[in-house]
Amino acid sequence: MSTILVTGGAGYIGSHTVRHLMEQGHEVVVLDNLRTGHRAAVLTPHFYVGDISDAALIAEIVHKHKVVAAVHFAALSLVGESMKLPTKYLEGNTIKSQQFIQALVENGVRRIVFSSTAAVYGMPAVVPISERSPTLPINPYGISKLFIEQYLQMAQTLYGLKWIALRYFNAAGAAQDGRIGEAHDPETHLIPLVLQTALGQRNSISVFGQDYDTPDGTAVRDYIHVEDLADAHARALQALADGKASGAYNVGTGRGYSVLEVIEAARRITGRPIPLTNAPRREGDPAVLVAQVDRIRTELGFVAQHSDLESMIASAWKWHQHHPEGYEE
Ligand SMILES: NC(=O)c1ccc[n+]([C@@H]2O[C@H](COP(=O)([O-])OP(=O)(O)OC[C@H]3O[C@@H](n4cnc5c(N)ncnc54)[C@H](O)[C@@H]3O)[C@@H](O)[C@H]2O)c1
Ligand SMILES: O=c1ccn([C@@H]2O[C@H](COP(=O)(O)OP(=O)(O)O[C@H]3O[C@H](CO)[C@@H](O)[C@H](O)[C@H]3O)[C@@H](O)[C@H]2O)c(=O)[nH]1
Repeated sequence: MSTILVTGGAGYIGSHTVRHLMEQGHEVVVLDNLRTGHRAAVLTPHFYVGDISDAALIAEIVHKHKVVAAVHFAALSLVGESMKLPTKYLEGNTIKSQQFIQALVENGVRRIVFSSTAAVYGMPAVVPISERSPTLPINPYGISKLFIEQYLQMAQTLYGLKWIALRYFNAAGAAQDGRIGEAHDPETHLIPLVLQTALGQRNSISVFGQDYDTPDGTAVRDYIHVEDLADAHARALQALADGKASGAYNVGTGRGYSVLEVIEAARRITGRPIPLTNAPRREGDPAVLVAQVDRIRTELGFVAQHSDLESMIASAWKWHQHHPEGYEE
């Protein structure tokens, strides 16, 4: 039986993808250092607590579990934090990922799906953003992810590695059955913070910037349901197994929502007031990030199924109501 290695499988997007791959009949092994992830979110019995830079551990996992492909989520992933701690991001993401890729190829794994991001585009001149748009990141997080994409291309030249980078826009929502969801500590993402405000855990939600060049002045993002992201990863793995060419794909819906639209929708869905406070722009934040999604639709057959704003907020609300303190650990 061949196995998929998922790094960061105890994290938000990783845990949903692990579950989806297992439901599809794959054997899945998770490697996660639990820095931001949760043991309780890991639904496979094959779980190693460790770091992606531990070459000996990667070798052990690959051989013991007969790993044929990897999905690489493990990373530091906060735009705002990366502006304050650039070294942490460049060391933690680029160097460690390069070591991980090296360990994979040295142990015979030649297929990898990588968590990239809309942040590689920086301040796009044209929206919606196509994969052919210039990649000019405006924060250290985006630089670190672009470096890894470029190193994957290099590893293809050097070792014949086949790769797909999924440049996701903003992940949102939780499992429809409420079993797993988003639990970051501290939380910095908009939708969970809005829902914590609805629960009364916060007094108000800060709106970062009211003077962007957008219809209501607040920043616009293309939110995608975490279960749709899981499906995109499964498709990317299949494409690589089928011998499809390496490359980068946007994963979004092609539709953006402003910060105020998200808050308004959350008020409607929760029936709670959700007070807001105007705050300055957050450093490193572009005004609008919305994906052009033709490439992934045409080449991987992917179309988001659960990513209307209502479904994303409703599933996240169910998760937050049942797990107001996140995972019990
Ligand atoms: N959340 C989003 O909206 C979003 C959007 C675009 C891209 N991404 C990318 O998707 C991936 C997952 O994001 P997430 O929101 O699920 O984050 P997360 O923090 O919930 O998950 C990351 C997981 O990786 C683990 N990890 C981190 N560094 C590690 C290391 N060196 N060795 C082993 N494990 C390590 C953490 O413990 C955690 O479980 C990240 O690569 C992120 O950059 C996220
Ligand atoms: O309290 C808050 C938190 C966020 N925002 C705004 O809401 C939007 C979304 O912010 P957030 O949920 O923090 O996500 P992003 O900073 O857009 O980053 C996410 O989406 C990126 C891709 O677009 C990924 O690369 C990152 O890993 C992921 O954290 C941004 O305009 C923020 O300025 C607020 O106004 N108030």
